[in-house]
Amino acid sequence: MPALAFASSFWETYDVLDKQVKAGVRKAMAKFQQLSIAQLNADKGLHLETVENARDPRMRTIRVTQFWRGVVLAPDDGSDTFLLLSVVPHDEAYGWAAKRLYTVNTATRALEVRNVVAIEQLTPSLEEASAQVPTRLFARHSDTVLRDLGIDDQVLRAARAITDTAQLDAFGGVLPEDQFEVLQFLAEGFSPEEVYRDVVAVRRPAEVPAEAGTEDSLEMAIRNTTSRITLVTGPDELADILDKPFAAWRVFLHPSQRRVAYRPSYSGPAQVSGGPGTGKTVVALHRVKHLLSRSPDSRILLTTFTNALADMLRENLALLLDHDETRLARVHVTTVDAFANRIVRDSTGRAQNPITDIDERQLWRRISRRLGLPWGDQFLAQEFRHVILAQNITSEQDYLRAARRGRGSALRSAQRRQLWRAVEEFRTDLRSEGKTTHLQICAHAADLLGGAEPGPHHYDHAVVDEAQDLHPVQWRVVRAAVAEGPDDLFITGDPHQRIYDSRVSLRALGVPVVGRSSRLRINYRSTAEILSWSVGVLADTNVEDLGGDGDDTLIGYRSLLRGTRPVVGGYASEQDEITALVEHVQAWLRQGVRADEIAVCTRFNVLLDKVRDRLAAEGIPAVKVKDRPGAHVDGVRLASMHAMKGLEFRCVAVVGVTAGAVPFTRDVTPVEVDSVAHASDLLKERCLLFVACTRARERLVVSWSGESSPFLSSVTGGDR
Ligand SMILES: Nc1ncnc2c1ncn2[C@@H]1O[C@H](COP(=O)(O)OP(=O)(O)OP(=O)(O)O)[C@@H](O)[C@H]1O
Repeated sequence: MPALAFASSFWETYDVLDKQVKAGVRKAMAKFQQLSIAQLNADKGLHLETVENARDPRMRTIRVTQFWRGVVLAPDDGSDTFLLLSVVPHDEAYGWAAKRLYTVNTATRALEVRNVVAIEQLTPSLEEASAQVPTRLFARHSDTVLRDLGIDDQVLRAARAITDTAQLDAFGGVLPEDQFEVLQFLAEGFSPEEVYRDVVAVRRPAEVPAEAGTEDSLEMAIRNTTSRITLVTGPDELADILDKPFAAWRVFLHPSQRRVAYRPSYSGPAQVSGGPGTGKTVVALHRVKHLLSRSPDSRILLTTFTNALADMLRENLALLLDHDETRLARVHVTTVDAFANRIVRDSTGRAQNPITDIDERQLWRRISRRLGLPWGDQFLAQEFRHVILAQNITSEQDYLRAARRGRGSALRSAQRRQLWRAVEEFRTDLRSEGKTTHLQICAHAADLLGGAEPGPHHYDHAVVDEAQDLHPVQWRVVRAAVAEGPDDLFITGDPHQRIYDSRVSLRALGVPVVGRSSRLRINYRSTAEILSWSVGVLADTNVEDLGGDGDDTLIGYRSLLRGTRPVVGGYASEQDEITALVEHVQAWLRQGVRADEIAVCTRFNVLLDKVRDRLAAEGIPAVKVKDRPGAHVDGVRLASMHAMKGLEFRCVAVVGVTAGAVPFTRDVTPVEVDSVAHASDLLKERCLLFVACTRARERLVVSWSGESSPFLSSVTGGDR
């Protein structure tokens, strides 16, 4: 019987088909598993038909319903795997099929598709246009180098005419996938050796001899293309895959994602970084799946930053593990704070009572006044957080000797004594009220875990998502929960999304990742237009890497999706701004976007409440993300910029991006108080805006009233 495989282009169309057409697809596909090739060719219902004038002679159409056709690649080399490429309305099927050509990449050995007609038509005009331009994008690479990286004759001719990256990007949609990625990496300035390692070698099957030709059968090439093609082996698997909503991230990992998620073992902590939307969370989930498969009884701690994200991780892990309760029971999905809370509660028998950040600042204010200190609440709170808790300082002696990394103002011994007094008062006041802070709970939990024999709160592995914002004390909790050894910690994070200013040196915390770090570069979430605009908000700012050992970079970070440019604009008044926002939301809803696929976010809750009231007045339901509405709850999602961390929506409006709100002056240490803290507070606020904007998949609106945020000057050309 023939085998059946599905290309990613099929899934892009299948999910949105109506029920009747989907039923037609299921019926047609079942035949492929029941009939012999001769019977398939003769089957009247299926009507397997050659496409006239197709550039790929293996193109066939099949009948799905009266008005819909499936497009299939049929083997002509004696192998028997059919590849379903797409389901298209009858009238469009032949045009769709005729111009596409599937070939085997000489370097990666994977099956690629190109729009051969478009390349033939575009290349001469490209050559003509670039005749006047003296430089060529790939001039410094010889034909041999390009061919060794899998570039074939047709693509080589086109590549030779390309003068800049904008042209390459515009051409990208019609080029074969692996070859386009090679060209993109070269265009970014990566060396051919790096491109071979990161693009070619990760795809190329290990057993192919270096000098092998490209005479692989279609079946072999399909097997080599795991990042774009799924092979189905039996009827159960077929029914399963066609019945469930398809989530590409579960099946089609990019080779760079697969390599890090399914590497059999790491000798110690491993770290994966990458810009927003590059699939770090996806990789973390696949790593959990891999670790579970390696032992029948290992237990895994999977942490993230907020409760909303923990809910989402739990749901997605269940999907990835096919709701297998036995394996799910071996994974504890939580936030580090909730985990620490549970440890302390289990040990003391008392529920902990952490105060909010606002209450903490008030307490510092009271103590500062009481002791007549020269420092404000912000300075004291930061000293406590970034120096005392970060280094686990418990005595005045230790504080007098401590290095105050990341603090820009020197403190003499007498000043430190004065400050230590405030710290003691802070602790005493809290204790007398039966209260504590989140970080103090973590410190307590880390001590409890560190001193205990392996027990229910110890795990074999920890997988840490959103790692960039963990405070050193939270790292100590994670570190103490897992014994040091191979595969102990798997860490994913993005330093450009650091919004709580917790810079750490992982090495100093017993989490050495040198030699076990990788980077993801392809954004799967946002369109290139949204991405490049949002990266502009960062304005070339230097950002320290996750381990605190150097700077991180977004070189090579890109999206393959195309869409419309963000809509960015200012209004005379807040009221006008909200009116415009409501109009955007109404337009999106009219275009068929569901309310829960839309998010509105602001720096402050006050504005968010005004937005909610206006939406309600227009009859548009809205719910706050922090109330953790389930996926089934209707309504536009409303969130503060902080609560947007890790989430994504088809359409996002970031409103109230004014000079007074972003950055929020009260959260920025005055430069005269501490210049280093001032700079890092500003960076944190800039990253916050970056995080908010990079939540958008298809549409992004950014607005303000009055004077715009200074962070927008790099993307609006200073036009306010
Ligand atoms: N290989 C893949 N194929 C298809 N979709 C993918 C793939 N990898 C990731 N995605 C999708 O891209 C989006 C972003 O993924 P994910 O949330 O894992 O990124 P992230 O790097 O953790 O993002 P952020 O740092 O912004 O929170 C999600 O919708 C995810 O399903």
